[in-house]
Amino acid sequence: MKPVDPRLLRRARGARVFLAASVLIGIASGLLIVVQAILLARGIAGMVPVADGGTGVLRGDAGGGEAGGGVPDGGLLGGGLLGGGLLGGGLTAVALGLGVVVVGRGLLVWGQEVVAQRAAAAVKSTLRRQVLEHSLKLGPVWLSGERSSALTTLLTKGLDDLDPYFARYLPQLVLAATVPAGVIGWMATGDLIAAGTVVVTLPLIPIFMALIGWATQAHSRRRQHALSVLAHHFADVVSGLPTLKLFGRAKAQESAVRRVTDKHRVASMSSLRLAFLSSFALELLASISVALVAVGVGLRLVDGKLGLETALMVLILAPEAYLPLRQVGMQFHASADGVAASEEVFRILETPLPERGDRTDVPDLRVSPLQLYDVTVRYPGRDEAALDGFDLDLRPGEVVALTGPSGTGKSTVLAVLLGFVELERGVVVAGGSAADEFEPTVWRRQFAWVPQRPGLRMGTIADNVRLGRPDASDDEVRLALIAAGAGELELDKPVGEQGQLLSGGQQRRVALARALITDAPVLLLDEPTAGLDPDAEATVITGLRASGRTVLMVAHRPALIAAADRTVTVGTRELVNA
Ligand SMILES: Nc1ncnc2c1ncn2[C@@H]1O[C@H](COP(=O)(O)OP(=O)(O)OP(=O)(O)O)[C@@H](O)[C@H]1O
Repeated sequence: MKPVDPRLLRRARGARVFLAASVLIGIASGLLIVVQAILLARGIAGMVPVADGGTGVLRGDAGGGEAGGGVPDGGLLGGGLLGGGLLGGGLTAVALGLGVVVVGRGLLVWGQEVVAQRAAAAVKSTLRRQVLEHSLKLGPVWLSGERSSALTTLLTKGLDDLDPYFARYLPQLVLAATVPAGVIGWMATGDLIAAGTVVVTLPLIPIFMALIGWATQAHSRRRQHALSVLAHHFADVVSGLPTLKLFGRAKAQESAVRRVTDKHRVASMSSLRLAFLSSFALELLASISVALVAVGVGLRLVDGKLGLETALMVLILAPEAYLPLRQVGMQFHASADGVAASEEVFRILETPLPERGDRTDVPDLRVSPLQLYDVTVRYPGRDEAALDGFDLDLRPGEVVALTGPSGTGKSTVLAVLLGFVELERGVVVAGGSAADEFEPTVWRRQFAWVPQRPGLRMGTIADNVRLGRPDASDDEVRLALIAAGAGELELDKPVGEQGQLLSGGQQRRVALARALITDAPVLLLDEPTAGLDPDAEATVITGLRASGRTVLMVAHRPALIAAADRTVTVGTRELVNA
């Protein structure tokens, strides 16, 4: 995993603003850490009685070049910043200064938290919107391949895992880039050897982190995968519970769920094990490094090569150089799941969209014919073609039935016309122009589609019919329902999730009313009368013919086939005229 995914910055403006604010906050934090160490060193050194006096006189501010019984004080704090203005007022000034630094650091942490939470919320909502828009453009065929529950998990829990990435990892990463540089620079002016020790040992931490990172990435992906399998399995079991009970297989699902849950548990535990191990390794490394600095400083202090105040300042600063890097390591694990989710998001966003033109002057299919020439479709991952060299000539106003054995490609013909699938060969022509020259949304306005699964959404019957035309009046909704043979249904009747409060036949008729209420000149219907009784079927057929629109319908039932002007058989290359 890269420390910062450039795609995240490119795609989400919130992330760029956040990073810029974090850098400013990081620089300010680095400065405050150095000032705090200097003040602490000055304060502590000031409280140590001077060796030659022994009378309880405190070593006040070390304004001079010599301090602590003639021990030279490196000159760092001697006449510079501190000795001059900042600490002129002795211990009171030190205490005051420390108070200001503590408050300042607190404010910076608060500011960082606020900026991070806002950025996380903004980035998550941007990515969610982009993925949804892109998925819609990729179309229902792509969505059916991409397991919908995996997408749901990704867009909910998956992206929420980005919170620690923004709130903890990125700010820490910025601190890791700014604070050690400032700290080492300041240390170098007081004790070059200590600064050199830190410079040599510090890179070990990122090297270890990178090694651990490689191992973590694979674990994180495995965990993400286990989670989406779990979500998919649960969704399947819950929706299929009545069927499973009927066939006495509900109990058997327990062991399947246990197996999937166990996989997820094992993946989570191994992620945690790795996180604990890596924290331990990084802590150990940092502690040994600080100890090395401390031993060196101690020896030079005893030898009289270093002043007490400088030695204290170096000792206080040394852990601060390692701390941000160590914490980056820890936060890296907390945010690894979010980063894995964002990679999945980019995988979807980088799936190329089918090439389509941008013409908006789609020929009016009320008067223009629609033709398919030699259309061949092969679904991704399938060897055999779903549709092979298919031809069709659909003239305005005619009602055509598509027939043929199951699985020969009838629904695929409708998907081709709607632009949901890529053609391997052939062309769709409308009024003399190829369909792929037109902007997809404008092209699809020519069609109303009733798929095999009606796809109703939560709300009332009227809400669902109005999806076809949002400004339709109650009377228009009622007329559409009557034409679809569903006149008995109340407009405000709730349909439930995916229409579950309606019977199969009722769902189909509501979906048909939704298509009839549109202004689209062509109706594409996938077995519109399946599940209807003969009377309702006759009403539907009358409604379809009365609409005067061009109708292309997948039909198995004799009454529907008989109602068509002609029949086209899919799967053989013959055209059968009724
Ligand atoms: N999204 C998809 N991904 C992969 N293969 C698919 C997909 N949709 C359909 N197929 C395959 O393409 C072939 C044609 O399917 P299609 O649904 O068009 O047939 P159909 O004639 O409408 O069948 P039915 O009458 O049973 O509804 C089938 O072999 C099917 O398995």
